[in-house]
Amino acid sequence: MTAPERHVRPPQAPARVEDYRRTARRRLDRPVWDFIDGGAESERTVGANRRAFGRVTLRPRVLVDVSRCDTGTELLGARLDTPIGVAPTAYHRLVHPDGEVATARGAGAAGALFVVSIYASRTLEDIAAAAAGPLWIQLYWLRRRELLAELVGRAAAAGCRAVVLTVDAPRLGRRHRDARNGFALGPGIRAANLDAAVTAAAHLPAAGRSALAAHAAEAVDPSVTWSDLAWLRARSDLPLVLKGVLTAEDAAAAVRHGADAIIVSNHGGRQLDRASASLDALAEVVDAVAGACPVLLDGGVRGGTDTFAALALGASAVLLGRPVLWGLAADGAAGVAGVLDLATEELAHTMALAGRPDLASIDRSAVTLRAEAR
Ligand SMILES: Cc1cc2nc3c(=O)[nH]c(=O)nc-3n(C[C@H](O)[C@H](O)[C@H](O)COP(=O)(O)O)c2cc1C
Ligand SMILES: CCCCC(=O)C(=O)O
Repeated sequence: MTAPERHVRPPQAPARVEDYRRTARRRLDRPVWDFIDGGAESERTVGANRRAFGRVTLRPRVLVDVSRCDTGTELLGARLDTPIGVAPTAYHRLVHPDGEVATARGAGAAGALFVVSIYASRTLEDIAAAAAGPLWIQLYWLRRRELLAELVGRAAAAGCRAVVLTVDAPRLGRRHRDARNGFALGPGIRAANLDAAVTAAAHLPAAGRSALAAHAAEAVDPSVTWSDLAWLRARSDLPLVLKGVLTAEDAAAAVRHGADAIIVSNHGGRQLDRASASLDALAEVVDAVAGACPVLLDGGVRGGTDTFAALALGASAVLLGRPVLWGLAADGAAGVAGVLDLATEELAHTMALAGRPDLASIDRSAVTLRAEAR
């Protein structure tokens, strides 16, 4: 007698970016998961970033030749296979032993931009050696400015193509999960590109508070203003990108001060709670910039249709924060490439069904903004 035939399900490849989230959550210790997943205070802005995409509906055009859909683009002189890049996030070794070196490999495999955090847990030189795609370096304005000068010099020598200054974090947001967990860095994970003294406080656990917040209060200069940008400009020839702009007023100021690009961002809802959703702020920033420089967006982007919506509303590219860490935690470099490739494939698919075969054809007429999210 032969055994009845049974359908054996093959192991499931992730079908959506969110599938990596589940795997990462299973793999990571609770305090690390909370650090990644959490936001400031009520975490309303974390949710608002996602909900804003629910207000966008697409206006497809038909009988367009979509036999080839090209997701390629150029940003500050660099060719990219995809407008979906990696947002700067701190301490990748929290989720994978190879840290940012694996992230660089994954981003390179996907032909994507990788913005390396000032708090990278691998050296810039090791990251650059592993990178096949463009790198930008992100800075916070440290009180010890000489470290910034040194870092931008090293970044240029390592081949970074832009400096990103994050401007929405004069102090760290109140992240209740991290405070509750007394979150602190273990001894094996450190900011590999900074003098150890600068981040010493990030390693000192204390009940009821985040050691990272304590570190930021000590190390980050909250007095920096627009006029200080000239100091940074004088120390680097690299294009200067401002990350964390949410208003037309600041977008206009950024252009006046010669920003080479702007990233519309509320830091993934981790800084000012109740700040506008990134997607909601995009149109006013794009209007104020009026083509003077590229505008990027991060916050809540989880796939190809989200990306399509942001591009239609005027973004030149989008960055993924948490999803890249999910991919890295789940499967190292392959997981990072998996997340970026999946989102890029979804984008190409949306472009085909919406009748927009290249990024230039994804314009404002491709979307309608509804009052209510669906
Ligand atoms: C764990 C974590 C660490 C982060 N570290 C940094 C950082 O070092 N520098 C920075 O400018 N932004 C940092 N961010 C913010 C991201 O660059 C980005 O703005 C945000 O994650 C985008 O939202 P998303 O996570 O919904 O994609 C961090 C975000 C997360 C989740
Ligand atoms: C002091 C580390 C800050 C990293 C960061 O920007 C974040 O967690 O959002």
